[in-house]
Amino acid sequence: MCHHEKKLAQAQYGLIAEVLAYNNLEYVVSSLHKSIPIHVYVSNRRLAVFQKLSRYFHKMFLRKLAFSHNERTSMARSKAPAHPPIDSDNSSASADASEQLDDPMTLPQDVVHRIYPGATDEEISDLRKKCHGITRVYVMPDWLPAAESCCAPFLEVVKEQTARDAETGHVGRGMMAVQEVKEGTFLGVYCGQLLSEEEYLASNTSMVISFWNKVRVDSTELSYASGVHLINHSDDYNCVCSEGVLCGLPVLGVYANKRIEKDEFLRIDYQEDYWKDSEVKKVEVAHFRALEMTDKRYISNLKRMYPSLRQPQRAGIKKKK
Ligand SMILES: C[S@@+](CC[C@H](N)C(=O)[O-])C[C@H]1O[C@@H](n2cnc3c(N)ncnc32)[C@H](O)[C@@H]1O
Repeated sequence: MCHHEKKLAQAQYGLIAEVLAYNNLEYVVSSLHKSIPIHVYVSNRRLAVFQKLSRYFHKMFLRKLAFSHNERTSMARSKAPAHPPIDSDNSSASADASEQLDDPMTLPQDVVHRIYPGATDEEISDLRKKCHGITRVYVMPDWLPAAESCCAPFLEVVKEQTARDAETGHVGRGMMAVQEVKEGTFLGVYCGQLLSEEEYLASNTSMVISFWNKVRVDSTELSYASGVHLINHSDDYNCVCSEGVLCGLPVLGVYANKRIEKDEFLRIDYQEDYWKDSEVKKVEVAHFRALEMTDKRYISNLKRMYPSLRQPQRAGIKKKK
C-alpha cells in the first residue's frame, strides 16, 4: 500500500455519511456498480476524494468481507483481545476475494446487507431476484442528504438517560425516538475515525465500535453525526448494527429491530466483551423518559390509564326534581 493510499484509508471513515449529509448537493454520481443504478449526492468539493475513497475502500473491504464470515459486530471499549491475523485457513478465501474484486455481485451474500440509496420498490424487488442472499436492503432515507445534522428527524439526543434503578443515576447522553419508529427503520450510519490496529491499541476510549472483527471506528470526535454512536447499552435492546455496503463502500448501519414507541430510548447490545474489565458498572437503562409533572402528556397519559379521571365525579347531593 503506498503512502497516499494509507492516508486515504485513515481518512474519516464517516466521510460517506458526511458526504451524504451535506446540504450542498451539486453532483449526482451514478452507477458505482456496473450493473446496478446507484445515485450518490456529493458536494462539489468532496467529489474527487469521494471517488478515490470509493475505489480504495471497495477493494480493501471486499477482501475483508471474504474472511469475516460469521464474525459479529460488537462495541469495543478499548483493548479488545487481539484478533487472529488472516490465517492459512482464510488465505484461499482472501485470494478468491481478490479475484472477485471487479464483480461486486459475487460478495458472500449471506453476510452482506446491501444498501441501495435512492432505489425504488421495483428496483429493490428486482435486486432481490438478481442477488441471492440479500437479507436487508436499506433505501437511503430522504432525511439523510437533507438534514442539517445527520440525525434522523424522528430521533433526539437526550442529555442524560437515567438508569432504571433511580438511585444508580445517569448513564450520560442517550438517543430517544420522538415519534413511533417502525421495525426495520434505518436509524443512521456509525461514523468516525478509522483506526489502525496500533492506533486502536493505543486508544483509551469508550466510543470505538469494531466490526467484521477487524475494522474499528472511533466516534469520539463526533458532535452529532447521526447520533447512533450515543445509543446506550441494554440487554433488552431495540436496535442492532448491520454491516452494509453503501454505494460500494462499507458502512455500519444501525436499524430498529423492533417497533420503537414515541419517547422510548434507543438501546443496543454492546455485547459481553465491552463490559469485561470495565470500570463502568453496567446498569439497566430506562426504556422511557420519565415525563415532568408539568408535561401535558403526563396528564393525558394519566387520563388514558385511569379513564375515571376524565370525568371527575362531582361531590354533592343531587337536586331533587
Ligand atoms: C458509546 S457511549 C454511549 C453514549 C454515552 N452515554 C455518552 O454520553 O457519550 C458508551 C458509554 O455510555 C455509558 N453507558 C452506556 N450504556 C450503559 C449502561 N447500560 N450502563 C452503564 N453505562 C452505560 C458508559 O459510560 C459507556 O462507556
